[in-house]
Amino acid sequence: MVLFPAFLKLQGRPLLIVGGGAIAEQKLDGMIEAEALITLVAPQITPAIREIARAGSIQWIAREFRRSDLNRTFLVIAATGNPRVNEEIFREADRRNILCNAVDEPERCHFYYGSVVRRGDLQIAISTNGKSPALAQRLRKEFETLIDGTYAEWLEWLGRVRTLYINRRVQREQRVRALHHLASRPVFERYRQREVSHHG
Ligand SMILES: C[C@@]1(CC(=O)O)C2=NC(=C\c3[nH]c(c(CCC(=O)O)c3CC(=O)O)Cc3[nH]c(c(CC(=O)O)c3CCC(=O)O)/C=C3\N/C(=C\2)[C@@H](CCC(=O)O)[C@]3(C)CC(=O)O)/[C@H]1CCC(=O)O
Ligand SMILES: NC(=O)c1ccc[n+]([C@@H]2O[C@H](COP(=O)([O-])OP(=O)(O)OC[C@H]3O[C@@H](n4cnc5c(N)ncnc54)[C@H](O)[C@@H]3O)[C@@H](O)[C@H]2O)c1
Repeated sequence: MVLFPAFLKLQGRPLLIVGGGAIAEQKLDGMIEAEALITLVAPQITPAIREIARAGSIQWIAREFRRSDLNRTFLVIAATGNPRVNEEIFREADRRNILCNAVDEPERCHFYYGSVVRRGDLQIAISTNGKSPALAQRLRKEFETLIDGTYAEWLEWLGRVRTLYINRRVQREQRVRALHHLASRPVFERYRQREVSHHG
């Protein structure tokens, strides 16, 4: 089966995490950054998750999962460590057309997590279709050394210049040529040099 790659807009969408252990904790950051409306259901949670709940970034419901927890949910992460509970979550989510990821249980996933390199708005996500998470991780580390933090600022600049071209209605052919040139390595290297001489 070929997986369809996508970058989801989760801002304001209700998401559910079931489980409050180390694994749930790992999954939280990305969802908070994406500004989702997160509900976490678990009888027990880690101290770090407790802090996040106290800060108001998520809503914690201190009890075991109930099917009605899926009401109005867009996507659910099953991270209870209990295959029976994860199966119940997956089956109910599947029935309701809600996307489910049961951590490390491919047969209970509608989507997989990828290995991700993030530099501001630039994201590189790697999937091996579950064949080798270790390879995904190794490639992620290689990209991390290849793509440094300068890319985040440079991308901001590229975005602003592109908006100018679009707003000024520069003829399409000319615009596309210019934007490819601006995104080229030589222009990036010059941008980086300028940054070094400004800050160094
Ligand atoms: C990418 C990453 C993202 C993340 O988790 O956020 C991720 N796994 C990561 C690491 C990792 N996971 C495992 C190891 C040990 C080495 C090994 O077993 O291979 C390592 C490496 C390590 O950490 O040492 C164990 C493991 N993973 C899965 C199974 C079950 C199975 O394959 O049947 C088992 C066996 C469990 C057991 O022992 O019983 C399944 C899945 N893991 C996925 C994602 C999805 C497919 C991703 C893809 O397409 O490759 C998928 C299908 C479902 C999902 O969970 O979404 C993250 C790296 C992040 C990073 O560092 O960049
Ligand atoms: N910890 C790891 O390093 C690791 C690595 C890979 C995979 N996993 C897998 O990920 C899953 C979770 O791991 P973990 O370390 O976070 O486990 P954990 O045991 O620390 O946490 C389990 C959490 O699920 C909650 N829970 C249990 N039953 C529940 C129910 N019926 N309803 C709601 N919440 C319930 C518990 O209160 C707890 O918060 C497991 O399947 C585990 O095998 C863990």
